[in-house]
Amino acid sequence: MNMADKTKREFQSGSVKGAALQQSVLLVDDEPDILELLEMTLLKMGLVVDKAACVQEALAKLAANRYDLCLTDMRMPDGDGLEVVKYIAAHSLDVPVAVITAHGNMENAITVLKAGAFDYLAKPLSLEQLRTLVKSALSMPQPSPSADKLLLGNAPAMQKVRDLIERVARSQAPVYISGESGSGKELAARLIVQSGPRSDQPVIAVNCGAIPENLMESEFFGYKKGAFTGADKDRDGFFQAANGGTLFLDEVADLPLTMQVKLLRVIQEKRVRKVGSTTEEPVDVRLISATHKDLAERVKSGQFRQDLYYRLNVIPIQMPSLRELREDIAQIAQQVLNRLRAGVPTRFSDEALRVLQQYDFPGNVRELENIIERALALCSEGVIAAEDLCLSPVEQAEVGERTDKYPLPAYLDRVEKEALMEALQQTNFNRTAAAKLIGLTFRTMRYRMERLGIKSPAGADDAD
Ligand SMILES: Nc1ncnc2c1ncn2[C@@H]1O[C@H](COP(=O)(O)OP(=O)(O)OP(=O)(O)O)[C@@H](O)[C@H]1O
Repeated sequence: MNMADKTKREFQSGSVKGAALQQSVLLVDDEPDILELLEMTLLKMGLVVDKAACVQEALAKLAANRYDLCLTDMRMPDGDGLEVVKYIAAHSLDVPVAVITAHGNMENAITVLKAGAFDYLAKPLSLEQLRTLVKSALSMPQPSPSADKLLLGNAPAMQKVRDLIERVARSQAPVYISGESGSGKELAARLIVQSGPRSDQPVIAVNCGAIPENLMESEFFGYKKGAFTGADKDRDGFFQAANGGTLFLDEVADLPLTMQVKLLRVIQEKRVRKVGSTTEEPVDVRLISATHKDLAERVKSGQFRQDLYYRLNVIPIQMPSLRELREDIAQIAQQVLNRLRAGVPTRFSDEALRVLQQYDFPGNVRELENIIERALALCSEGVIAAEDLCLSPVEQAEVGERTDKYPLPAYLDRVEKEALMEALQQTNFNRTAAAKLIGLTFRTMRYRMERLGIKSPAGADDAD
């Protein structure tokens, strides 16, 4: 971009000071409300925003200025977002472009990806997904999802959890956190670490379900040079990396039995042996484990070793589901809203609060956060109405009537996650090979992994 263009855009966006370092985004949408919501979100991320209300205006701006990212709606009065994508590709502009598509329109999504868009966002928009997409496109650092968060809820069940967290933070005993998906297990684990003496030491969080079985031992314990083909230097595992600090074993129920035996030995002896090594090294690691599965049941059915279960479950913490905190739902919802809408007063209508209080929240606080983010994109005049929550009668149905296909976005995420995990496991977490296997570009693959919270194990065979 030449300096004149840059200065012009900086003035337009009203942010001259320090703007030379800011990255710029072109938003294309004919809906003023959506445009404003997107703009506010991006401005809060410290980006410079330029807007176009139709395809022609977008093409003119792309011709005149240089942007770091373009985000376009699909349907506009004078054409569609595909033309913007094609224009960028045809003129070899180095601008990653993403498209906002109508909910459920997979055909559109595929067409725009084929035309060169690096990703798409489906309506109703999730601002969290938008932020992840933007950060991924602009290579901005991703904050930890639970940073600066408090455990909300005042019902006795949550008070008990808070008391326990405070007490166990000072101890070094292993903590086992159980509870449904989205009920705050990882958040509780982080709070335990933050309030304890190891708060300035490393915390290594491991998703036990995401590591291919054949890589597990070397991932956890490290390996010596020459231990196997490709081991060209000594490498530490999770235990060594967490030494002096904390190891958070998420989805611990997914550890295969062979690994359970090895883990038990390390916990008992406080020593690890790298793969290919003849000697052991001492490790001092505090263990926190969690799963949404019923671990006691797995012990009964022989899928989880009882001795390891006892070792991990020294201090059990049971996270209550949001249904058990029904009396707190209104307050938690308002607190989540305040956090998402920092500084902009927004409230729920009485009817919206009533709907929320009656809803079952199979996805717990995570689902509540998503519902509110979506409602924010739809609401007007600072009030979230019941319709903005988009809780269809199906979603409000009795637990027994719900199928696992509702709500649809969560179901689609699960299907996508399973497909990605399968491809990643087949390729030893080589993202390039996995992307090829399922027909995505590397960039899209990386973004989707980020969005769905899939992390590559540290030693994965990545050919980036
Ligand atoms: N009581 C709570 N107060 C505030 N935020 C919460 C609470 N419970 C969950 N959250 C938020 O909900 C989201 C999901 O929480 P978290 O990742 O801790 O859940 P989890 O139980 O570990 O889920 P999973 O089993 O799917 O891994 C996070 O954004 C978290 O901050």
